[in-house]
Order: sequence, then structure tokens, then C-alpha cells
Amino acid sequence: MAPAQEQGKFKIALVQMPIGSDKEQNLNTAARKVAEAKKNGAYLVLLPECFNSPYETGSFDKYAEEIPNGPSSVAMSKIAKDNGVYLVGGSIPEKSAGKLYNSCPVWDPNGKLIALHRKVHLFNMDIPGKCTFFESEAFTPGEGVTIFDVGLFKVGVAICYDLRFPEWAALYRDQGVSLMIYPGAFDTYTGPMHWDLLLRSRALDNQMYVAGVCGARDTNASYVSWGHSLLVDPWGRIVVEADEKETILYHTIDMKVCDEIRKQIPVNKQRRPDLYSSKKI
Ligand SMILES: O=C(O)CCC(=O)C(=O)O
Repeated sequence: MAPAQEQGKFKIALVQMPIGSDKEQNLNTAARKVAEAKKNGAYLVLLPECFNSPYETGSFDKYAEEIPNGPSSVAMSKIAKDNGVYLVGGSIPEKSAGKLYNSCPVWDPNGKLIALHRKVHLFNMDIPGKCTFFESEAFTPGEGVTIFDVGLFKVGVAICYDLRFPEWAALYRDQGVSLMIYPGAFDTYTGPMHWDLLLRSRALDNQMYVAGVCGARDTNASYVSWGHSLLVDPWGRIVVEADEKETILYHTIDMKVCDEIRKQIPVNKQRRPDLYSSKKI
């Protein structure tokens, strides 16, 4: 009998870890959490956005490293291999050819780099007195979708603000993705209003599992994260959700759940792209 993951069923772990200014400590925390997730049966482990660095534009250059040769990549590759898991390395500030990117590397159970997503839609937002952040002061945007295979699942990766763009998630669905992963760091203003709504919307629009993975809240940080990592199933139901504290969430995802809704409510085959143009109105 083939292992469960080859039949389209395996356990994923969403690591909501504390993130501080000590890079080595952040990497050690990640190593400890992934080992714990493995012990609890996880086959695919997800880390949060910017898990090796404070989330602040003034720090990205200082923490940036090359992928896959920098120390954080070497550490992640070893963590994946030591535990025999797929590891989605949240994101780290990446330095490449004189530019910085907000990048998520993905490692297979042999510690090999199999995918790299560079955040495509940069988080530039100005809500006076509530939330102002200009990621483009530091980062250059990426240009493409990022997809890898785990068993029968095609898995997509995008990062945080990428979540606000339904057209972007639809491109992944059109490539056959059934699990979409968004490492994130929503703040405490937009988080309570939009985080679960956006994750649920992308899941239901595209009839796929959607995971959002954040760091634990640190009220002393310059940017205070909302936390609330969660996993939504292809029916739009939240199946596991954290509060703001450090934790690991687990769920066994099953391809049958995707197949079921796609067959029973076949919106993807019922689309009318012939009418979806403003020229037709
Ligand atoms: O869209 C938002 O409200 C927050 C986005 C964000 O925190 C990010 O892209 O890192």
C-alpha cells in the first residue's frame, strides 16, 4: 500500500513561532518547532513570513542573505533533511544581484531547494494613524507563480499581500493547485477585518485548501503581527485556527475533499469568460 501522502492525504503543520531580532535564535526556534511537528506526524511544515528577521523595512538589508548559499538556507535545508519533511521556509529577506526580495524557499525531505517564491505584490499601504508600511522602499517585486508537488497535491506559494489579489490565486488554480500557502504578517488593524475573510475567499473561489501562517504576536516589536494562523478547506470552512500566541496547528489534508466540491459545485467548468469583459456591458 502506498504511503498516505502518495494517495493524496497527509498532515501539514502551521508553525506560529516567536520572531525576534536575533537571527540565530530565530533559526534555532524554527529547528525546534519543525522537529516537534515531525514528531506529531507532519509531512509538510510551514513557517511564517520573515521568520529570521524583524518585519521592518530598515532591517531587511541587514538580515538579507543569498538563497541557497546563505546561513539561513543552509540551516533550513538541514532542518528539512534531518526531519525528512517538506519545509516551506516562510520568507526571508533575499539578496540577489544587488537587489532585495521577500522570498520563500521550499525544501524537500532530502534538503534540496525545489521552489522559490519572490513576493509579487509588495505591501505598500497607508492608513494614517493605523497602518503605514512601504515594502517597496526595500524590496523588488518577484514576477511569477510558484508551484511544487507533494504526493498528489500541487502546492502553490505566495506571500501575505499577494493574498489580496484574486486574479493571482486563480492563476494557481488554473495550474491545478489544490493547496495554497500564504506565509503572512497582517497587522492588528487589517488583521481582524480582512485576514480570515481573504483566506476563506481565496479557498472558496478556487475550491482549494488555503493556509495562512504568521509569527506569534510580539507587542514590543515595531510591527505587531495579528497572528491567527489558520487553515481553510476547499468548502471555505476554517478547520484550524490559532489565537495570537506561539503554537503549531495540524490538519490532515485530503485530495478527496477538493475533488468532492469541484464535482458537486463545478463552478470552474461553468465560468463564462466570453462575457467577463467590460466591452460586453
Ligand atoms: O494586506 C495587509 O493588510 C497586510 C499585508 C502584510 O502584512 C504583508 O504583506 O506582509
